Amino acid sequence: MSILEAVDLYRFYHVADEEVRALRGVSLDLAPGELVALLGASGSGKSTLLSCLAGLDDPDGGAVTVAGERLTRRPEAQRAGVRARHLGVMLQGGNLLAHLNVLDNVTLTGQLLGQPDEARALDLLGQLGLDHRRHAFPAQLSGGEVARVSLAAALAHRPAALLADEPTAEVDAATEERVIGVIEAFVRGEGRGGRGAVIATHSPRLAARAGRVLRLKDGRWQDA
Ligand SMILES: Nc1ncnc2c1ncn2[C@@H]1O[C@H](COP(=O)(O)OP(=O)(O)OP(=O)(O)O)[C@@H](O)[C@H]1O
Repeated sequence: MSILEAVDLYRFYHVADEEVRALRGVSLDLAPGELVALLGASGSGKSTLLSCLAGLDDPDGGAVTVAGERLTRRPEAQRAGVRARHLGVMLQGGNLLAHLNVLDNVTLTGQLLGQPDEARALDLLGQLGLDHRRHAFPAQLSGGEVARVSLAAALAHRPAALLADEPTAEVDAATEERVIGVIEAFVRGEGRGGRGAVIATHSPRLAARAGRVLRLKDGRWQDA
C-alpha cells in the first residue's frame, strides 16, 4: 500500500480578474522507503502541491489519501488530526511557534499525540548540529537554523511521510549534507507500513540522492 496517494489534483487561485492555475491534474504515489525530489522553476506549483498533500490547503479537484485515511474534503480539524498522526510537514520559512523554545517546538506534535519523545528530539537536534540551540526561541535563530529546527519538528513524532519545502535552503554544503543524511535515515527507518518523503528543492545535491525526481512545470508533471 502506498503511504500517500494523490489523484488528479487541481488548484486554482483567483486574484482580481486573473485565474492562476497552480495545479492542473497532478497525481502522485509515495511508496514505502521512497525519497521523492520535487523540482521545478519558481512558481511551478511545488509549494501548492505540498500544501495540498499536507491537508493545509484543500484542492479544488482531486483527492489525497494518507496511510489509508482521506485528507481532502474534510473539515480542518479532521485534516489536522490526520496530519498529526501520519505526516511531518516542514514549510518554507519554517512553521515554528514563536513563544516556544527550540526543544518545545520539536516535541510539540508528540506532546499533542500524547507521546512526547524528548530523547528523539535531542537526537535529531544533535544530528542537525543544533544541540546548543535547544533553549533558543525562533526569533533568535538564523534562517538556516529555523529550517533545520522545523525539519526536526516534522520528524520527531516519526510520521509515515515527510513533506518538506526547501529543507536545505540557506545552509552551507557541510550542513546540507547533515540535513540530507537525516532525511535519508528517516526514509530508511522502520515503521508500520514504511516511511517516505516528498521534498521540494532547488538543490542538485539533494535531488541526486532521491530515488525519484519529479519535475513540475506550470502546474503539471513536465514529462507526463
Ligand atoms: N495564495 C495564493 N494566491 C494567488 N496565487 C498564488 C497563491 N499561492 C501561490 N500562487 C501562485 O500559484 C503558482 C504556484 O505557486 P507555488 O508557490 O506553488 O510555486 P513554487 O513552485 O513553490 O515556487 P517557489 O519555488 O518560488 O517556492 C504561482 O503562479 C503563484 O504565484
